[in-house]
Order: sequence, then structure tokens, then C-alpha cells
Amino acid sequence: MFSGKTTELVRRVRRYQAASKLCLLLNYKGDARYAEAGNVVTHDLTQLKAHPVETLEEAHNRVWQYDVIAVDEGQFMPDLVEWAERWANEGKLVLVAALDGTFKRQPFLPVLQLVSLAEDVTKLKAVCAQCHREAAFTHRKSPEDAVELVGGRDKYEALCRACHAQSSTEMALSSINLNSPSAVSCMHPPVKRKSTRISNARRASLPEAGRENRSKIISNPSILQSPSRRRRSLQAVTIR
Ligand SMILES: Nc1ncnc2c1ncn2[C@@H]1O[C@H](COP(=O)(O)OP(=O)(O)O)[C@@H](O)[C@H]1O
Ligand SMILES: Cc1cn([C@H]2C[C@H](O)[C@@H](COP(=O)(O)O)O2)c(=O)[nH]c1=O
Repeated sequence: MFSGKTTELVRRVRRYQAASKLCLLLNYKGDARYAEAGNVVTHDLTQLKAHPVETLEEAHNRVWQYDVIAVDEGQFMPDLVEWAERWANEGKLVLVAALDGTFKRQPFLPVLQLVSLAEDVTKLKAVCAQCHREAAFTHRKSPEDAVELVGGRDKYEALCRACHAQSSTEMALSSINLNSPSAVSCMHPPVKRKSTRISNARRASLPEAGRENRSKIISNPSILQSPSRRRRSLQAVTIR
């Protein structure tokens, strides 16, 4: 999120409109964040009139009138692949802005399927809200676990690899109530693992309560997955 997907979609639609192309802009109906229902709105509040839908099929009976079909929030369209591919095969120019991954860095599968069907793919990045490097990932700041949770700055921030890993670990730690027997019983017996040892600086930053119990918790490798901050980024290159 915050990488400029909607900004780029709006830029391209306006450019085609300037070239007298008829453009249909579709947005996700479930995104009721903004007063003007259905409009596509960027995080810096640029707006463009759009048609709200829950599925792309809902728009099919009007698509014939347009040259360009632009879809925002493509990750929420359950029939994204089927209709984007069909309209493209019918000669429409189809533009899709979508998240490729969830807040857990899991794939939004239809979006990744579309990558192999598309002629062009642009992956945009935001600025890491913590360290100001390039940010390719989204961190959810609130505790909800469902994949779909509409929100903006109130619930999400863009983070780089290292800051995302660190924030996810901190969320996992803070979600464990140290006084709860169930939290304790789900832990593995403490294992000495060099790579998961907590530093004195990190220990000092933890809340007073339960500080001595933290070493038990971080010995559970499923909870602590933070890579070293020195780890390099993963760069993927696809060749067609
Ligand atoms: N961490 C951030 N990195 C980059 N841009 C940000 C960030 N936080 C807020 N913004 C603002 O968000 C705008 C991009 O918004 P938008 O196009 O809606 O992004 P997306 O659709 O990818 O979420 C930027 O132009 C900038 O003004
Ligand atoms: C990462 C992630 C995001 N969402 C939601 C949050 C926003 O409503 C949209 C993304 O909007 P943007 O145009 O990219 O700013 O998706 C979600 O439901 N689940 C997630 O994992």
C-alpha cells in the first residue's frame, strides 16, 4: 500500500481520456472509506469518478461501450482473472491496480495469476514508514487477522523487509498474554538457538512485566521470525 498504484492508474486513465479514449473505471464496492461512494481516491486525495462493483461480472453489460477498462483494488475482485482476460481478448485495453501480497506477505492469488497473463507489469514501492528506505510490503497495525480489512493509514503502513519482520514479531509478542496458561502451554520447551537470542538493547526496550519470560517465548521459532537487519533484499527478475 501507499506505493502509488491508484495514482498511476488515475494518471493512465486521464492520459487515455486526453487521447479521446472512452474509459470505464471500476472500484471495489466494499471500500466505503470515502464520502463519494465508488470514486477512486488516492492516499493524497486525488479523486476520479468510478463505478463501484463487487465482481467484474457486474460491469460486463456496460464494457462494450468503452475502449479502456481500469480496475482499482483488483485483489478484491473474485473473478479478476476471468474477466480481465476476456475483455483483453475482446480488444479492450485492461488496466488493473492491485496489491500482490497481504499484510502477512502471502499472495493475493488472482493477482499473481494475472501477472502471467499480462503483457506489462509494474511493481511500485512506497517509502518505509520507519526507516525511509524502499518499502515493498504492508504492515497491519491493528490486531484483526482476516485477509480483507479495508483501511488506510489508520490500519496500515508501508514497510521494508527488515522493518516488516521486526514489526510482525513485535505484534506476535504483544498478542501473547504472558499471564495466560494457554499462552504458556503452547510454547515449546526452551531451546538454546543462537539466531533467536534477544539482545540486551532489545530486552531493555521491552515492557517491565514479563521481561524474564521473553527468553522462553522467543525460543519458539514459530513466533520469532525476524531476519537479521543486515539481510539483503530479495530481487526477482522475470524473463519472458
Ligand atoms: N509511506 C509512503 N510512501 C509513499 N507514499 C506515501 C506514503 N504514505 C503516504 N503516501 C502518499 O500516498 C500517495 C500514493 O497513494 P496511492 O496512489 O493511493 O497509493 P496506493 O494505491 O498504492 O495505496 C503518495 O503520492 C504519497 O502522497
Ligand atoms: C495489505 C492488505 C490490505 N488490505 C486492504 C486495505 C485497503 O483497503 C486496500 C488496499 O488499498 P491501497 O489502494 O493499496 O491503498 O486493501 C486488505 O484488506 N488486506 C491486506 O492484507
